[in-house]
Amino acid sequence: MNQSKEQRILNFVLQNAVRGDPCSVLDAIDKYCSQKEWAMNVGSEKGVILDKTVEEVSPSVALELGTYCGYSGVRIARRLKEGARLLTVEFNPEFAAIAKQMFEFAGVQDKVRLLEGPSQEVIPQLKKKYEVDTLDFVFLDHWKDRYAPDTILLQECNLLRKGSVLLADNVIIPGAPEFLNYIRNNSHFQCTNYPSHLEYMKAGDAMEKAVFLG
Ligand SMILES: O=C(NC/C=C/[C@H]1O[C@@H](n2cnc3cncnc32)[C@H](O)[C@@H]1O)c1cc([N+](=O)[O-])cc(O)c1O
Ligand SMILES: [Mg+2]
Repeated sequence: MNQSKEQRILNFVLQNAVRGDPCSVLDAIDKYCSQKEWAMNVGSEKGVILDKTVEEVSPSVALELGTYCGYSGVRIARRLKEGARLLTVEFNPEFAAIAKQMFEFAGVQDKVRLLEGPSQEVIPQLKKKYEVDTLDFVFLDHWKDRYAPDTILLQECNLLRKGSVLLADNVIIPGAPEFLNYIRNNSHFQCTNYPSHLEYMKAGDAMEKAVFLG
């Protein structure tokens, strides 16, 4: 059976990046996906917005929805302070297997825990099963029609505290209109839009930051 695109991305990393060097892993993925096969990694331009937000928040507990190949998981984990952890949620077993290998090769596996399953099932388990009190940072990059329901679910599960920061990818392309409508008209969130470009393309995209006000 011929390989998947995601397997080809991982192979390119294993052959071209430096084990234990997260930046070389990110550079290898960006090189492959800009020159050989496009893939839905957050990419280097929006990645800088992600980096800056993670540095600003300096989370002890971070959650990512939609691991895919692990690009943004590596990007976030490499910026986490000592003892901080990233929980990342992925329901596609093939992508989860790729991402786990990506984390190990990058050397961030001790900071990252991949939770396999759909976000709407995993989120309600975070407190009891994964010993989460509240989340300091949430990166939303999964199916765009899940952003709004999962943001509501996070609140229902009391996983947000005053100052928790949500950062959502792709609010222009593919777009997350119901999420933007929900979050921008909600007095419990303070929103900021960060215009950028779609990964590896010239088309415009943007990220939306939403700070929970409690
Ligand atoms: O569609 C996009 N992203 C969806 C990402 C989906 C990833 O999250 C997982 N997932 C989905 N719901 C889930 C629920 N629970 C767990 N994993 C889940 C999927 O198995 C996939 O690994 C996208 C598309 C473009 N684009 O230009 O077309 C650009 C981007 O940057 C994108 O992020
Ligand atoms: Mg995305």
